[in-house]
Amino acid sequence: MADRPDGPVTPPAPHRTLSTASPPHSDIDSLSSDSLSSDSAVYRTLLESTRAIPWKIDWATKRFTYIGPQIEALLGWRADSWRGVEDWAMRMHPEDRDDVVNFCVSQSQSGVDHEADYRALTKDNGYVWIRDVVHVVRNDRGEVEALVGFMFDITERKKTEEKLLALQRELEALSFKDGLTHIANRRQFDASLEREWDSARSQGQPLSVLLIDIDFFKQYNDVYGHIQGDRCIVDIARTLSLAVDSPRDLVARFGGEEFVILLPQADCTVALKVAERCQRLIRKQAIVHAQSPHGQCVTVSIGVGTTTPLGQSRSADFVEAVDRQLYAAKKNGRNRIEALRAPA
Ligand SMILES: Nc1nc2c(ncn2[C@@H]2O[C@H](COP(=O)(O)OP(=O)(O)OP(=O)(O)O)[C@@H](O)[C@H]2O)c(=O)[nH]1
Repeated sequence: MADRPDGPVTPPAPHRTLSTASPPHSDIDSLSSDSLSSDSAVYRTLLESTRAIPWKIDWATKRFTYIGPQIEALLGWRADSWRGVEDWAMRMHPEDRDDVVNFCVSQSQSGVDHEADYRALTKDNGYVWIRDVVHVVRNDRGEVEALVGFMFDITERKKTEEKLLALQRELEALSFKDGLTHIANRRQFDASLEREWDSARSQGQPLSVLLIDIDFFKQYNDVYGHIQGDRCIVDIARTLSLAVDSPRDLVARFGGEEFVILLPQADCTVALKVAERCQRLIRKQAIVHAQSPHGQCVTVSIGVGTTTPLGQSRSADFVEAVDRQLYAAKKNGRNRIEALRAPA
């Protein structure tokens, strides 16, 4: 938007096509000044009937020299109550104020056109999201003379953006959850393991992993049916979640009837204790499994590993080593715990 000598409502030269038919030559001066003032009225009407709110600030005094009367309908503050930039700043959400004011001042000082989104305070103490689009007007010497701009009400757009963001967060959370048990899924475990692996390596701390598999689960399904099998998996997930106590510990479904527990900062003594607690709690739960040789109840086999990641060591190799312990627990009779003896 170009600067206009009689305020921001006067149209820029190239837009003066709204005036009526060409006047006869002799009357040109008087008619063009008539036409100028009628153009001015037309442009004022146009500006003041848009939903965007036009404004102008004199840079030297930092005073509003114009603000569209629509501002009152939007925010409740009368147009003549917008005296200077301090009114603009004070009618801004405190959380937005410093960043927006600093940004706008620095852009204006550098003579750069800019936009800023912020929450403007309404007279009845609500907030309306505004996008302020600002054009810096310079004089012939290139000095900043004024700022002109439009305020747009973007509340609806912001609401939609916030809803989309909330949905995105919800989806993200869902994508890290197992649909059946509602505990963390494999994806979450992989992400957490990577994060904890790096942290353990950089801090020289141990980290433990437990791989837990329900014994004779094929027979369980065969005898009690798949739906009851699902219930059993849910019950075991809930029980395993009770076996950990640190907020950083993670219990996840590894896949099928297999679970994993990640214990950051846990040495092998702690890891074994957690494994034993898992078995004890499951024993206490006493889920009937007539085909199981272990007290005709559901049991689990557990592979345990503890390591302090060093140099180039990979988390996948460590999990594989723990898996071999789980395999050993199965081979050695099930319903037992096997732990890595040497560091992985
Ligand atoms: N109900 C149900 N069954 C599942 C699910 N995921 C895997 N299974 C079943 O779990 C059984 C696992 O069988 P196997 O791998 O032979 O293991 P197992 O019978 O427990 O034998 P061991 O692990 O050696 O003690 C299979 O029958 C799978 O169909 C699930 O989400 N729900």
